[in-house]
Amino acid sequence: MKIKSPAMTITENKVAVICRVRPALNSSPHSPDSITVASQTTINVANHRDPTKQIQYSFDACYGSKATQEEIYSSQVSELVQSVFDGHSATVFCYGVTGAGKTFTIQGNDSHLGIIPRALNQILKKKNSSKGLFEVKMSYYEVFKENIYDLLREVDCGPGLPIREDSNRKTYVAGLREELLSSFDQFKKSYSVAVKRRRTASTKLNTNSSRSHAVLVIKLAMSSASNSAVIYGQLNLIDLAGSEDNRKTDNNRERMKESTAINQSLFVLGKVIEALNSGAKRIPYRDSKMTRILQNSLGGESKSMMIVNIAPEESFLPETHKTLNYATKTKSVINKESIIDHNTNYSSQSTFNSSRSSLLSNKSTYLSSNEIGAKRKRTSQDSLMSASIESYSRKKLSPNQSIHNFAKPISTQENNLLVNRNNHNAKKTEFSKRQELYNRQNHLNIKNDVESIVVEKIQNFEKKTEDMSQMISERLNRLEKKLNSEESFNKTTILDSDILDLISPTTKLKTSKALLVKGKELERSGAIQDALKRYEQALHYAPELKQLAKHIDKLHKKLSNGKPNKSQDSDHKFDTTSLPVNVLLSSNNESHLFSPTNQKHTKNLNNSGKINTEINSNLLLNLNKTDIHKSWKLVTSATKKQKKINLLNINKSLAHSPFKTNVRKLGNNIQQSHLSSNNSYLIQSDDIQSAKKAIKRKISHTKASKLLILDSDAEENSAIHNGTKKSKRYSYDSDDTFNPSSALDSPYSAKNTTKKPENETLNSPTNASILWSINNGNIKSLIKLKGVGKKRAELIRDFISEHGTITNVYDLTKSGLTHSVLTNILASSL
Ligand SMILES: Nc1ncnc2c1ncn2[C@@H]1O[C@H](COP(=O)(O)OP(=O)(O)OP(=O)(O)O)[C@@H](O)[C@H]1O
Repeated sequence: MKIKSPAMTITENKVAVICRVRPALNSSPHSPDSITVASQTTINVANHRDPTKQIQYSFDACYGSKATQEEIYSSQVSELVQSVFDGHSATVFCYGVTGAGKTFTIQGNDSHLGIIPRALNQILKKKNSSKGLFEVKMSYYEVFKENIYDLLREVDCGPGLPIREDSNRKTYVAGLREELLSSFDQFKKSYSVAVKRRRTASTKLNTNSSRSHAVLVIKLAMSSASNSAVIYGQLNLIDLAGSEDNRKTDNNRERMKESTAINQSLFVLGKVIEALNSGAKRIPYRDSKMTRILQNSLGGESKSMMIVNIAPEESFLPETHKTLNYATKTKSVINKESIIDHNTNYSSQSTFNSSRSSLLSNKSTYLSSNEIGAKRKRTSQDSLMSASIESYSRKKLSPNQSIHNFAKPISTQENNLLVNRNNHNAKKTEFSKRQELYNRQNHLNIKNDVESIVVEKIQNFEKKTEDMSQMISERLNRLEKKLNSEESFNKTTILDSDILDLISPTTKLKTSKALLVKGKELERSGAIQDALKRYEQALHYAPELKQLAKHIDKLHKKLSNGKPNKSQDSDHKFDTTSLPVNVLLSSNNESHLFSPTNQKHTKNLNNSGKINTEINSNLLLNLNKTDIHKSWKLVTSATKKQKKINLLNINKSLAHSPFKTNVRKLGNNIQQSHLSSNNSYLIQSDDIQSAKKAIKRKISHTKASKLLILDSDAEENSAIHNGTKKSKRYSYDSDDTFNPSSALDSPYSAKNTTKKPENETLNSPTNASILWSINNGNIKSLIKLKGVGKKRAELIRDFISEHGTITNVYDLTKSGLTHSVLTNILASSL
């Protein structure tokens, strides 16, 4: 038998445009003359700019407010549906401003059935009277804020279904559920559930406004009893969401967002129409989801009808004109209509008869009719995967078929073979044919399952990504709010934790993992210092890694065991009773705050005439290297909780920490020092910029402080005593104890009456002696202090000669505190 390949005749079709005026709603003011249907094809609408004039529009048909649902259907739509029985693809879409009656027209209600139920009634009646194959499949989806959601499934808020193109460059929505319809009751049941899933909301212009475009797709596969050729038809019934003038809707933020998406897609629709009419090369179908879907219906190969719904109220007039102008443009859009040559005899289709149809109808979902039986027309489902599965099912039918047909799109030759084989199959028993069909259907269902699993997986992945970016954008918003709400100074005090907050948890974890790996590698090679650095960075990104924190502790101990810990040694010898200042000493394992208790000693100092009234406010804050991760952890945890750092807040959040007592005392102490009005400060910091900022700000508030800030640059060219150029810490070891002879050498010694604290043991390091060394202004004794070179010593000397003694020393170098934390500590302590 000679096989004919599918033949297509292309004819040209304009998009039919029907206009329907809704009756005036009771509550709305309506001037009866503003819109009149002048003839069956013309409508006059008052010019809103000049009410004495009217503008006439002409369309394929015009219906006034009295037109019934039945009238519209029987005179316009029924014929279009009939054309679907003949193998056409037809589309009806309702367009108009919100509240103009689109949903009423296309969907209707129980007492006024709209186009959809009427069309289904017509189709299913036809099915019932058909003696041959007549299969009806329905899918229903909405386009909401540029996402496509399947209305036949439970609504999910994921990123939606994708639009794909088949080998004929026809667009389709992938992963949609298709329901096989056998009766009108079944349709009603499924449709009414699906309609409820559609997103609607009450707006000022419509109490039940559709917030999405809804698309109902009906696919038909038909063959007559006498002719085994299968005819495929498709009907698309679309309820576009209404265009909205947001000035009139009083929409809230969410409604506005929806409205913007709606207006945007309708705007693109207008652009598409304009481009089609002007014969433009590029038609912007891709600029919105709705136009991509309508691609086949506008300027494509579908018979199309646009029903323009307009509202009669005067308040709608400007919008009505816009709508009608828009519709006028649509009239000139020409569709290339494809008609399939139905005489082509595909004997494989003979497998489709009503009994098989009933066999299949038990399945609620199954594949596109285009894929059932031989390939009359390859469709959207024409993927490699479907070809593969179908080849496989064919393979089962014909064991002689070569294996290389697997995973290959069907070819003409293959088609011929298939038809020949199907001729042969026609002779098979009814039972075996049923069996084949059943097998085939199983494969098709597997394919559907695979597709939906893939789509689901992609959706889940996209949802995760969306959640993640949403989380990050929330954090960005928080940060932005913070920046906007605080004083300009505070704009610069964005904490590290804020920045960390912006990094996604995954990135944080990945970064810390990478640092950990590097750290381990370094540790193995014996570069403990470098390893520690990496570990500490890793902990910065993932403070929850408790094991790592312990490991860091261990390494620190290991490192400090190598060298004798001078400050720890000195702690034991520390004579707290002789202290004139409050001192926080930090060693590897612990920190101690020592308060002044020796009044006698204090008196002595007072008597010296230099360090006098502000004894209690003197403070050396030394958060040294050994406390890096401890102080970091403590401060960051406080930062996270309190957001704004100050030492009192830190105290609170440290209630259960090993620093508890010390930091609380430190806090009190700093408060005291803050209260005193005549303090001088010596601040040595790695991060001098933040210190300066903090101080500047503080000075303007308190006027109290005299400050000397030593920054690293000042030290740059000066030799550092004992060659430890890197170390900027003050030292407490015996090398730094007071040397009376150097005091005598001081060029300031004549003026300087400060004496060495009497009760101090010379071989024990005390901070009193450091202060003494600083305050006596002797260059030699100053440069004996670690981290103080000649240049710094001169600065200190000049400062002292100008402002008097320094009562507070902050040494925050290598404290491990970050720029912003340091700034905050200084700001709150000054
Ligand atoms: N021809 C009509 N006869 C009687 N009532 C109508 C007619 N057209 C619309 N209505 C009524 O007008 C109101 C608004 O109509 P509908 O919801 O269909 O508007 P819409 O254009 O779909 O609006 P939206 O775009 O906001 O969804 C509804 O209460 C509907 O019942």
